[in-house]
Amino acid sequence: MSLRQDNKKFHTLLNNKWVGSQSGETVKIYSPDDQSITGEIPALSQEEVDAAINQTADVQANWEATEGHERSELLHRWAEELEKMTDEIGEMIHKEVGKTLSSAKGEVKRTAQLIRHTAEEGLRTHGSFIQGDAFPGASKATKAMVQKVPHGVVLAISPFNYPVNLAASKIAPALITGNTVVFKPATQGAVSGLLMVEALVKAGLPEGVLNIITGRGSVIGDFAVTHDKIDMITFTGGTETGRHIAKKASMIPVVLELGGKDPAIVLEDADLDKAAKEIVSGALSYSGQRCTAIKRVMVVDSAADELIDKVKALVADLKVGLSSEDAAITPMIDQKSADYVLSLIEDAREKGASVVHEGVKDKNLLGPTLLDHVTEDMEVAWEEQFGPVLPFMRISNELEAVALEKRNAYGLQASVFTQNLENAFAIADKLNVGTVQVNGKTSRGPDHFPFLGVKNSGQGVQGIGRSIDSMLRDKVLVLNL
Ligand SMILES: NC(=O)C1=CN([C@@H]2O[C@H](COP(=O)(O)OP(=O)(O)OC[C@H]3O[C@@H](n4cnc5c(N)ncnc54)[C@H](OP(=O)(O)O)[C@@H]3O)[C@@H](O)[C@H]2O)C=CC1
Ligand SMILES: O=C(O)[C@H](O)COP(=O)(O)O
Repeated sequence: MSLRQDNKKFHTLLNNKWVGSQSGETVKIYSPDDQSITGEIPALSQEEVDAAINQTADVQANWEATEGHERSELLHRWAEELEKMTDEIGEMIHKEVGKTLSSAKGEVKRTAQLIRHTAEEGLRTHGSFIQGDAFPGASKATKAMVQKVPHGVVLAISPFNYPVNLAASKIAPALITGNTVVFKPATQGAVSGLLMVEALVKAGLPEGVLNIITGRGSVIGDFAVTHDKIDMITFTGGTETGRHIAKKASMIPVVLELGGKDPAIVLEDADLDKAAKEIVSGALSYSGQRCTAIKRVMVVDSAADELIDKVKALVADLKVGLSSEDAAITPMIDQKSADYVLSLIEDAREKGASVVHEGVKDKNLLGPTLLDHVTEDMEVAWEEQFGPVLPFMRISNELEAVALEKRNAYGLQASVFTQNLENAFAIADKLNVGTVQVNGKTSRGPDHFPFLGVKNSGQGVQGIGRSIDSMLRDKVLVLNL
């Protein structure tokens, strides 16, 4: 059987064979643009998930024994095959998750680069050698060789918003280090994930080294997460799902990349033209459906009017429409997410926020909405909107921004806009987040930078080098001479 059952129905990958579910049950995926069916994927049963995990575990030792340079070569070939499929996969991302075609293709190209970099970086992992005499009572006759070994079977769970990139950023580091992988794609975006893996099969993936479990996370997720052959979990998605997974998984490493409420802090001496540009692109790219989107602006009162005017002017120029029309602001992933954004806007309006720019509202398509005079009693000041609404909170000085940030339940990134670098560094020191961007929007890339969230934004660190580290553990061999 092949990946495509027909032009809408797709199979999943088990032991390098494309198969459907034994029950014939499927899950349908609807386009955010017009709710038409873009694809159907197998809804695997727990028994099928069990078989997939066991098969992935069976071949792990062989894959670990494969020479590192061979694993690296496989990843290089994967990147090549992926690039060849840029148009096809880009088209599918575009349809499944409502990204414009150019940004969908951009995601595929970025992923090929990420895989190549991982293939290189993975060759440079190494352990260490420790002499015993540094500790009282021991001597140079005791020596430890600390090797780096894979965990075993990695469960990689990805979200809808980067169905290819945020899957490969887990799979590639797992494979290069000798882990085998059970891949659970987000249902919305799953076909793009399947196509990405088709490129890996074309590149020469050995049987069973990666298997895909498709189906609703709410049906098969807990079973997979608690399976005793899963040795490590790497997850990107919502904070509630991440917390649930962390509680369920016991005694295995879990890396979590979760939600954010990233602030842009704008001081009086900032270059306001630059700040406005960065804020608009940071907050509204892909209609704000990014964990790293700027999700609230804290601006000192004296600069607020000017900054908001500049942001308003840029936002007014953004084309709102379907992703197939190459609009800048496109329909949200589903109606439930759009309704949530609308509820945040309503709550703020009722509590006295001024709507300085209001977007169209047509089903799940929401034009960008700018809210000024947002105060601490409003939900949009604290809750992650994951959509095209941007609250502005006026502050009297940076200390107020730091105090507000202390109460942020999330801690992914923050931006500070000021021409005074010393001040920027001082503020950065006080912010409890994974990354502080000075005079730039919050964002994950370049993909070899460490990427992490604290508090409700995650645990563990990603970014190519750190993701590779997270896939390895120490194994110590002690020589007693
Ligand atoms: N920090 C970051 O980098 C990112 C964070 N996010 C956050 O994710 C949210 C939106 O993304 P979304 O994809 O909807 O996130 P979800 O948390 O709903 O889903 C993420 C993944 O988890 C799966 N899943 C759901 N339930 C379980 C379970 N019990 N066990 C195992 N897996 C499960 C989903 O499968 P299925 O699709 O089948 O339900 C999907 O593959 C936002 O809150 C956003 O902040 C999103 C992207 C990146
Ligand atoms: O999870 C997300 O939404 C992404 O990690 C954000 O990545 P980006 O900053 O490159 O859009």
